[in-house]
Amino acid sequence: MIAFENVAYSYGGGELLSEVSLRLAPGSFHFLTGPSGAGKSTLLKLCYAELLPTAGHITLFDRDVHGLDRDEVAMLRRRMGVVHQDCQFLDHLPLTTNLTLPAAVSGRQAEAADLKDLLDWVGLSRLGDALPPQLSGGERQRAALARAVIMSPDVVLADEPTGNLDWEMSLRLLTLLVELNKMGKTILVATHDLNLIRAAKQQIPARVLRIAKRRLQLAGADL
Ligand SMILES: Nc1ncnc2c1ncn2[C@@H]1O[C@H](COP(=O)(O)OP(=O)(O)OP(=O)(O)O)[C@@H](O)[C@H]1O
Repeated sequence: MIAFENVAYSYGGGELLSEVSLRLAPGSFHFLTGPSGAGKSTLLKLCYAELLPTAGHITLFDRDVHGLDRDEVAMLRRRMGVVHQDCQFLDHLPLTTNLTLPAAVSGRQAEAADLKDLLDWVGLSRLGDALPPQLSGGERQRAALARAVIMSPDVVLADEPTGNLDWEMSLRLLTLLVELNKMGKTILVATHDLNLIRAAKQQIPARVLRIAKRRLQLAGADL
């Protein structure tokens, strides 16, 4: 699905990521950890071709990102659901429209029943008509996850999707990701929350990647 081969990335100063090799096999579930500022969000952005590597190769769905034009990137992104850390919405449109609009713009339509189920799942069914500025930080995060998965993408990339949530809601969102994974979706979640990782590992064979000192390592079994 997504493969990095000897990838480096620099924003212009020194290298933030070096010699990163990684393979997200179809149906795998990975967590990405590491200290604040280590480059987790940057690595996720490389995964959906928001950033291009400054060295090495990244392939998305068997296509080298360096050879892709904008339309091709847009096509590949339709197969990916991304939960951004900052959860941007169109503030003048109600939540339900915000969730369905990206799909509609790309010529697809979410089923009304799917939308209702998803809103129930993330605990937002009573807020479908609310405008984004009326939502709390945690509600925005839940809405961002719902938006990312509504079209059943092959890959879900989530940047701290439970950062503002209490434990009960974090577990609920984790269950949603685990269920998607059991349906064969490939999942990558950046998180600081080791309890979330432990909870996931009790349910599925999730692997843990850790960025430390610019390199990506497979974390030990002690988590
Ligand atoms: N657009 C940018 N231009 C220059 N530097 C950037 C840019 N975006 C991020 N950085 C820097 O790159 C480093 C890694 O940032 P990144 O957001 O990837 O880290 P992170 O591991 O996700 O951090 P956190 O856990 O705090 O979210 C940080 O030092 C950050 O300041």
